[in-house]
Amino acid sequence: MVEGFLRLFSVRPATQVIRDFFDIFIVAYVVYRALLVLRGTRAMQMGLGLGIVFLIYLGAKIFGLTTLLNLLSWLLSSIILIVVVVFQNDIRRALIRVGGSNWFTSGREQQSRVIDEVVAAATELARHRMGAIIAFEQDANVLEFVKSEGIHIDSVVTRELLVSLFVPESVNKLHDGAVLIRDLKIARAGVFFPMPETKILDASLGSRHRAALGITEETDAVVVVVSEERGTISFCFSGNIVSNLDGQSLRHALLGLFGRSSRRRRFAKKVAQVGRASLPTPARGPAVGATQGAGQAHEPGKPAAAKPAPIEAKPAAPVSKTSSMIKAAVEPDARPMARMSTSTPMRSGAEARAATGSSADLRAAAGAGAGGTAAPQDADRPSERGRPAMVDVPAAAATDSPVPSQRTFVPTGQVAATAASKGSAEGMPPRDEP
Ligand SMILES: Nc1ncnc2c1ncn2[C@@H]1O[C@H](COP(=O)(O)OP(=O)(O)OP(=O)(O)O)[C@@H](O)[C@H]1O
Repeated sequence: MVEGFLRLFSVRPATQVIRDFFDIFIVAYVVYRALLVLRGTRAMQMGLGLGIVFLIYLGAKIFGLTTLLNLLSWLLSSIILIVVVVFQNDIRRALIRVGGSNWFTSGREQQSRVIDEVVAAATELARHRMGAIIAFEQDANVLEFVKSEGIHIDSVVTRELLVSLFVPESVNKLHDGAVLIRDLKIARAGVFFPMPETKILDASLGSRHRAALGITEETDAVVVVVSEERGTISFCFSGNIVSNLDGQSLRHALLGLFGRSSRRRRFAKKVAQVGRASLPTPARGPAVGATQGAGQAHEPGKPAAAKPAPIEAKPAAPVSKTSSMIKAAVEPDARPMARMSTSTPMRSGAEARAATGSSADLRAAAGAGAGGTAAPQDADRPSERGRPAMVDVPAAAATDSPVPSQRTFVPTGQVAATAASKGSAEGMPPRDEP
């Protein structure tokens, strides 16, 4: 085989061989990018379906199944048409992405600017106790899952516009529902997300927070939620919610979540490994960013004690590489955290429920002890993450915080949260910050 390969090159001029390599490289790159766009979406599943049909066609050809072969030949002869119809939304999105990219400004720079605007808007909204949901669409098409698509906007992301969209006036019809950021632009407002299929343990989470969790269960979107009632900022991804973030923490978490895919993959792998090992929990000590006290897990569904007794701070568990990545998600000056998962395989609610850990697992993961064992998780499957468990943290440090109680929702053994909210307005990045 090697000889045949070498002969192929020897009879052809070098320039032609180079041209062919270049040609193959371009096709491979286009296919790779297409798969990245399709990964985790319904279109990918449809693509797999078409692949299976093609395999059946090959089988029918090999075994001479004439009728089946004729039927499939007829189907596959219109394959281009089928692909265009089936993938029309994805093709449109991909072309918009290609055409809409600013080739002279780095994507990272634009992303950072948009994150700054969103963080500034979220802190402003939190300060004024105006509820909001801002969702960043990633690979999966969020609109395939929404209950209501809201109003088309297509605008540059600015803090002023985001704040205006959520002003709770009856004349502002768009303040209800979520804003969707797609391709670094405000694509829609007044979008209504599906409610989560898995049971939310914390009864105090209202429909806004549930909706945010719901869409992150179905897609790989990342959602920032501002609570009208508490004036707190949370963010949700892969069905997990991290609450009580200040501006800086939110910025770092978002920057990390939109980090480079290789780092994200490494992180997801690490989290999958750590699922069976002890994971230092966020509210326990300084290891993962909590600034005060230790966390206390609550019996799911039961209200937290009015004043949680301060728990003796125990020495933090050894900081593993993973825990420092977790820490980085919410702590300034740390390396950005990687996104939990870049793909979102769609799974039914029953599958998700079956894969979700028990409440005992959740409590263990939420800080039952330094050696608390996290529920085994598959970080690559968002639906297999645990449901959020609730941890109360003593409110002592929240001196100037508008937040009445310091609560941190800790996803099962996967991602740390912070209790370091020092006032929502703090950490609001100036507009000219890079
Ligand atoms: N499915 C949904 N998708 C998007 N937004 C929603 C959805 N359901 C409710 N909302 C928004 O949430 C608001 C109601 O929030 P609610 O008080 O029930 O939830 P919450 O989680 O307690 O939030 P908050 O802490 O801000 O009060 C609605 O006015 C609407 O704007």
